[in-house]
Amino acid sequence: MSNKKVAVIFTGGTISMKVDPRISAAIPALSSEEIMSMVTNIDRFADIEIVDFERIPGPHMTPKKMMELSKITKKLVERQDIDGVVITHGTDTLEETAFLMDLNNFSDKPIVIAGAMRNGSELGYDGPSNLAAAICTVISEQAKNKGVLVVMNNEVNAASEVTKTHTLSLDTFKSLEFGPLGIVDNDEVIFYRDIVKHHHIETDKIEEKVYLIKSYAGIDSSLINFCIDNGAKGIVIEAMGRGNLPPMMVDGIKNAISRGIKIVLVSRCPMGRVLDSYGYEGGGKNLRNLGVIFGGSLNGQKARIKLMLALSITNDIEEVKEIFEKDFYTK
Ligand SMILES: NC(=O)C[C@H](N)C(=O)O
Repeated sequence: MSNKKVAVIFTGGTISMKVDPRISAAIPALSSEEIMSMVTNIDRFADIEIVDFERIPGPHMTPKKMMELSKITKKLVERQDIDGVVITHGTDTLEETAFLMDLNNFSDKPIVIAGAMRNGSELGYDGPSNLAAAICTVISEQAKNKGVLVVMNNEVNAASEVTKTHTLSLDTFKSLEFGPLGIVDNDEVIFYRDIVKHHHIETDKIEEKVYLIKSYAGIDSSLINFCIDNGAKGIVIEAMGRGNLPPMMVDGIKNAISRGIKIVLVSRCPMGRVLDSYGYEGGGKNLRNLGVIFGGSLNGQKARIKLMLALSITNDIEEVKEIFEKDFYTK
């Protein structure tokens, strides 16, 4: 049987970096071909087509570039001769790109994102092993129809659930609440569970005027008012606990909603979803009655990506609410 064909899109990140001795710090340095050549024996598993996107660190990735990447990926999976796509990415923003592509891609062909935590100059550079595991995942029949997957450190996680949890560890990508979907073991992927709800937002645009605010004890409305003055179309707020805010933020929220700005509430807790359990001023019930939309168990950066895509297709509050709350909230 002939090999499957996998397109590998290189975008940059630590997987493409080496330490520059003049500044004693890592910068992008490795070409796609150099990285691919370190994935030894991969030709026994798949035929690789290299696609050079950019060579940028994760923090240089922007929503516009993510959308561009999503379009390129869509074109690749539409090709008959391509069986799936792997994307290498800086780990700092990897979960945002992965989630955008998960919401925006409909193909049943596997799409996997991977990176590295150690650069090419460090002992134990994990780029080639992560890339190998990502390719093994893409060529697996089991990886079809799973949405976009993140493969690092031999674990397979869903883009909609995974987050970077550790600044240094190779085992940094975790689905904190539900655990990984599967593992890559002995060059084969084994899935243990599935994602029940796949959400899709078909668009080729992105609304960039979406801000993210983290709440803290004593926070007032000044950050919300700053966003309003800067032309915000949407604001995601990482609320406290179950989805509550200090009362001094309520005026800012009323102000934003009265101007048609969509407010999405998530929690600054790393696990659990928001709900309107509390009735005091700034409590979830109070916020919901004002028109705040609930973002379930998404973290702030993922909820922002979803709101950016949602606002690119509609400005109707009920429709945005439906995009976030369908399947998760009944009232
Ligand atoms: N491990 C990494 O890839 C981190 C790096 N700062 C990046 O996101 O580009």
